[in-house]
Amino acid sequence: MIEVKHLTKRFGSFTAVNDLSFEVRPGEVLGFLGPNGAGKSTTMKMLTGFLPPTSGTVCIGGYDVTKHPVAVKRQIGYLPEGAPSYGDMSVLAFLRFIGEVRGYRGAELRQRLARVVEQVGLQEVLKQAIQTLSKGYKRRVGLAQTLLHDPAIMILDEPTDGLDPNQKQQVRQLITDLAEDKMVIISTHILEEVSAVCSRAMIIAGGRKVADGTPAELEARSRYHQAISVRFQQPVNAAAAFSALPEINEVDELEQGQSYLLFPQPDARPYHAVNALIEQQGWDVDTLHIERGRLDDVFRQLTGV
Ligand SMILES: Nc1ncnc2c1ncn2[C@@H]1O[C@H](COP(=O)(O)OP(=O)(O)OP(=O)(O)O)[C@@H](O)[C@H]1O
Repeated sequence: MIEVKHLTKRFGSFTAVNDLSFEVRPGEVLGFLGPNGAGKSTTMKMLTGFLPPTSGTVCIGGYDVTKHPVAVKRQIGYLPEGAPSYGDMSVLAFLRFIGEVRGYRGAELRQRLARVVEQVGLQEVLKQAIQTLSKGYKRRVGLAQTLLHDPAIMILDEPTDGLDPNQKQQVRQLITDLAEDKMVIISTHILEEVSAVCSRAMIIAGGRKVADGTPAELEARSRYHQAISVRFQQPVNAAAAFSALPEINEVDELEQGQSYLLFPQPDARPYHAVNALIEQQGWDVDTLHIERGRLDDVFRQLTGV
């Protein structure tokens, strides 16, 4: 388990991380979400023991990071921002080097290398110099080095940053597969990533925690939660009729009446009333659905970005 209590980091008079407390349990994939400069990387550096906190504590598997840095690092695979590595080494030489630094030799080293190469899908580029790889493969090399010691915890700082959509998808799938029996913390400012891979999301702004919950719980805080989106086959003059429904609080007319967003009264569920009205009027509907809520809306609301 990861236990963070009152974690604070000051650089001079500037407070980058401000009294952050949270816990992470096995099987959780926690997404750190926040605008640029929110304090995500600084928090990760403190979790992994690379930066001492100004105050507060981080305990990983029962060990305090500042008192038992080696015991903590044994449990963690850390992918820093940008996934740095040694560009002129081949993939195999780099991973072997990391394995040796971790203290593995002989058959054990070979087995561990074979396992991560297979897990991350690096077979085709083993002999290639890292600097000649695509960004996606470079990121996989970074992930492979975090996995060599089969850590219980993975801390990944913007693992898909700078990748193209296919590469993003591959790295996300990899994280999801790996997450089955691990605790994972990933930082990101990509909202779709949170819905795609995280079981829980924490929004940080100005170094403080401003929200913490499952993606669905956060989406439920959006003004779009339970809103009804309707698109007609051709424009319809429906705003007044929708507004007259007692379950509806606000009507947004879009595309000159081709589509509408209908916001419910607090705690109202207007789907059936809307559907009945459409049937009664004989309007031809293209699509009609209930919105889950929008993370970007919650994010903007809470971070002011
Ligand atoms: N070594 C340092 N000295 C002074 N200020 C720092 C230092 N490291 C980080 N900061 C500041 O602390 C704040 C938080 O930075 P951090 O890198 O943790 O943000 P972040 O949420 O990871 O942002 P991004 O999404 O841009 O990576 C920023 O204002 C940054 O300039």
